[in-house]
Amino acid sequence: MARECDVIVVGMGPGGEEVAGRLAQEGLDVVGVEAELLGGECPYWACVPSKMIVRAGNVLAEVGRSPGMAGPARAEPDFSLVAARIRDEATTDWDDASAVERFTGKGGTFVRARGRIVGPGQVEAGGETYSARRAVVVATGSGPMVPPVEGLEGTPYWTNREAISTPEAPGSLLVLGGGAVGVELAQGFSRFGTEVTVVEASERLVPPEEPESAALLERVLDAEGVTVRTGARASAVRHSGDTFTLTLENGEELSAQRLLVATGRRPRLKSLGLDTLGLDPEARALHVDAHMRAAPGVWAVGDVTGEGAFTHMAMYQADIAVRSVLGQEGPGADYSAVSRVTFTDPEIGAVGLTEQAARDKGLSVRTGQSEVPSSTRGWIHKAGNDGLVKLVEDADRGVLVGATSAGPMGGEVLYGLAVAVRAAVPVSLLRNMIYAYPTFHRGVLDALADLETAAEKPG
Ligand SMILES: Cc1cc2nc3c(=O)[nH]c(=O)nc-3n(C[C@H](O)[C@H](O)[C@H](O)COP(=O)(O)OP(=O)(O)OC[C@H]3O[C@@H](n4cnc5c(N)ncnc54)[C@H](O)[C@@H]3O)c2cc1C
Ligand SMILES: NC(=O)c1ccc[n+]([C@@H]2O[C@H](COP(=O)([O-])OP(=O)(O)OC[C@H]3O[C@@H](n4cnc5c(N)ncnc54)[C@H](O)[C@@H]3O)[C@@H](O)[C@H]2O)c1
Repeated sequence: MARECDVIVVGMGPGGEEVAGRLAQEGLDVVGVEAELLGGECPYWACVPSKMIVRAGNVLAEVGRSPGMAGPARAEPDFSLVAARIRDEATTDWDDASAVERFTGKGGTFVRARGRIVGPGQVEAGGETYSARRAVVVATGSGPMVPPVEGLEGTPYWTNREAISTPEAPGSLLVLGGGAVGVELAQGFSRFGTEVTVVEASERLVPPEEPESAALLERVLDAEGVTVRTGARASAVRHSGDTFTLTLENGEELSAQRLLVATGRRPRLKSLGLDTLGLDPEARALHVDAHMRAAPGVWAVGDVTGEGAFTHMAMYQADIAVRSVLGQEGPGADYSAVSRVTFTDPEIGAVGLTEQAARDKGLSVRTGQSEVPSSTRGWIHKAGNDGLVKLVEDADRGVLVGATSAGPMGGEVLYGLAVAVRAAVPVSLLRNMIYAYPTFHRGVLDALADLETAAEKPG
């Protein structure tokens, strides 16, 4: 006999946990099924602990910036302190007891097992069948996408999980992939003395972002001693003793003690039983409508939807899904102003479209840019002031459709730009606002002035 309930949530990462917890608080009978740790990737192996590595690396970088501004200072990098913080403060040694308690405290039923959909409203988990009266919510997230490089399989390469849980910084590290995971961890480990080489197949780092951001990041990483190889593809990997050797397509060999594979992530949809719902289990992502409905009685949120692998995306979609499952009115998803921040130093914040993406959409594009070091605050900041603001305007509508704020606190400066893009605030209004002096966000005003100059130029 199936155990009946109102809602079954399969996968309890940030998206699933939010949906399940909120619906349980609304008084629904909710079963949350999680194969590993309640909380998912973000708190245990991703956002939170990686930002602890970043934060510690930034502290070291600031010490290095003291001479010339505040006097000689010296830090002795000790990664064991970061590892201990990740183990004790972030993850409680990868134990989710308090998260489980939080969920069951809201009235939810927690099942630690791998769930499999066996038909409409039916999920098998831990030898039991659960039957949902109202909804099945798929929130199984994503796992690392490991490229089919000859020799890689079977070697003890790292994914984000091993990198995050390592007790010590390796002597040397090859990072395959120069996306967000790759660059954040490359800089983080490098600041603890690891000799790091990033190998990126595209012509630039963080390819979805503005080329100016990639150039900035490459310059900063290079100055810090991180080797960046762009337009470089691995053709083979060997591992022997304590050494990985990566052969590039041009025949060149690179060696290091550890190899981190950070070449993207793939939604976890295989073996989930989507075929029993008439959905394609081989699809790259689970397509959902604006209210997160994937099929009658089935909702999906988070990385599985392919709308942007970010915790804030999972939470945003979760909020919409909760309302939809409850049958409440409310706006559907709007992805016109998706914020993203790569937490390197400088932080690369961006929202909406890049210049190229706007041009590809056929918009009449105008851009404006300013440099952080040329702003008053950037000049005062001095060492570590690398950064820029770039604005992308739809000139026909006179509104911003995208923006980048890279620099110290670039992710925080982004907020105003995100509001401007999302609310389609007229550029003329943005130009006539009062921006506090001397802030980093005044760089937006400088970029707006540059935009105006572009508007005045003929052609
Ligand atoms: C190194 C790293 C750093 C990151 N940093 C950031 C950041 O700073 N900011 C940001 O916004 N995003 C960041 N991300 C992305 C973020 O972690 C993800 O977007 C987020 O965790 C997605 O949440 P989710 O709920 O969709 O899935 P997940 O967090 O992947 O959780 C899904 C859960 O489902 C479970 N599961 C899977 N299949 C089943 C099954 N069949 N049955 C039961 N359970 C199942 C899994 O065990 C997992 O716990 C980072 C990612 C990485 C790898
Ligand atoms: N700060 C954040 O918000 C944050 C941080 C980390 C991760 N994330 C999320 O997690 C997701 C996964 O991150 P990621 O960095 O693994 O993926 P990604 O897709 O952002 O970057 C992967 C990079 O690897 C490169 N690549 C792919 N195959 C390659 C190969 N064979 N050789 C060399 N390079 C190769 C790609 O060109 C790409 O630049 C991201 O999409 C992001 O949304 C977010």
